[in-house]
Amino acid sequence: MDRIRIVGGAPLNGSIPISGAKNAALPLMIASLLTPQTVVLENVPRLSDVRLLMRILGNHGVDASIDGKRAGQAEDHGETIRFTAREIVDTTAPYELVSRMRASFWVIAPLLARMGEARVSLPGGCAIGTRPVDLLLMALEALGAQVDIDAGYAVVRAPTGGLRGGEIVFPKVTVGGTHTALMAAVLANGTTVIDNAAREPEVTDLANCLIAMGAKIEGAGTSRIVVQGVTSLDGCRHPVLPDRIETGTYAMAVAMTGGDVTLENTRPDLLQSALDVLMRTGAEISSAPNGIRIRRSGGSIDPVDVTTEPFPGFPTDLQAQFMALMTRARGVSHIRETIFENRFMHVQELARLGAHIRLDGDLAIVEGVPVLKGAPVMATDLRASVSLVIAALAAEGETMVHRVYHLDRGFEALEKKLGRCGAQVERISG
Ligand SMILES: CC(=O)N[C@H]1[C@@H](OP(=O)(O)OP(=O)(O)OC[C@H]2O[C@@H](n3ccc(=O)[nH]c3=O)[C@H](O)[C@@H]2O)O[C@H](CO)[C@@H](O)[C@@H]1O
Ligand SMILES: C=C(OP(=O)(O)O)C(=O)O
Repeated sequence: MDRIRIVGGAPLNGSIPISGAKNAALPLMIASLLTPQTVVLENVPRLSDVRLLMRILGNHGVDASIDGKRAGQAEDHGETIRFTAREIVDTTAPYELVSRMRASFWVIAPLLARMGEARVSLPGGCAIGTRPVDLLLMALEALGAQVDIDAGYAVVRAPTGGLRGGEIVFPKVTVGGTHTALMAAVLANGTTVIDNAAREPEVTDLANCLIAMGAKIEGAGTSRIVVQGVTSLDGCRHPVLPDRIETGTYAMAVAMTGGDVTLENTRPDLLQSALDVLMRTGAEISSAPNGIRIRRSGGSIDPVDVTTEPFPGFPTDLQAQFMALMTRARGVSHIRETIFENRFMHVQELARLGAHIRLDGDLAIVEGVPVLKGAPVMATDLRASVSLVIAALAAEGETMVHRVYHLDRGFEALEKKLGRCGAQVERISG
């Protein structure tokens, strides 16, 4: 199994190209099930989750082909992938596939909308929490679907004549629920109103792609989305949104090590709350042409309290990385996790590097220490793994990060991107 070896201590200087967002690419790929025409996605990140979803979609009959690199195209540019679901050959998503990638549960909506039925394995919990889907199924019911749970599968059927527009009121903000509601409503008869919709940029990106396919959607990016159903959708060409979590992760790495890095192909409005927090820690942040510049030239890291919240609040997907930064702050910070009940698996591993963190329910109390020291570490999920990389970059000596496959799910060319800014990071294969 691959490992990543990091020798800490060097500041980061240079530029890092930000990839397309995993959490936008996955629902966009799934939306290709809605049309027999070709959906061409540009700026798709090279990630294991993308490859796995290509296989899962292939099981339903989607033909996915990666365009060759065009002459003159920048090396850092993501892939262009064509998805064509001319015919849906299977409306079942089996346990073996759904259990390997949670986002694949969302195929339930386009399969139901286009084929009138779907049978999708329930995803179950994972290392960060329970990950329920009751609200996703509630949304489908609100559009007239009959929903049954049978032998670990959600079995959904549209009424005769197809799904019909309805009123979906989410009792709490759910990103997966909003993706599901959108993909079901676009082909329903009549108007659907989604209330308390998620406002995450990845939801807006999905809505924009659906609009380019011919869907009628208003209000994406606000908490009330109105969808006027259409009878069919076309293909389209759509670039995947920049990854705000990758952006924030590298910004936190620079705030941790010091240095001066420009994050390219990204936008500050995608993560303003996290950038505001970083500025309060003492980092300097400014906009750069087509990106964000982050600097910290010595001086201490100030402690800042954060609470994770749905967008536009501080994202749960940056909580672990921010905790890594706070382990070196001059003072005590409080980090409250409100989205997932168990997203503190990195605490034990950060402690192996010398961090002082105490847990009290959903609150982590981080007492900054002057020095971290390298150690062998291992993480159980994607963002926890990268928080260990950030801590290791500022630690004295060598850290070996095990279970690198978590990182490969969500961070394209991590060691290359950090290496070109002066970090000593290498992948050891086997
Ligand atoms: C609001 C939020 O920050 N969502 C995050 C969540 O999206 P993801 O789509 O995985 O999860 P949701 O947004 O649906 O979940 C938000 C909250 O709603 C609850 N819930 C969800 C669905 C449901 O049917 N029933 C239910 O109770 C969840 O337990 C959670 O507490 O994880 C992703 C991966 O880390 C992040 O990128 C998203 O930013
Ligand atoms: C936890 C994440 O992904 P997933 O929802 O696929 O588990 C993530 O993107 O941080």
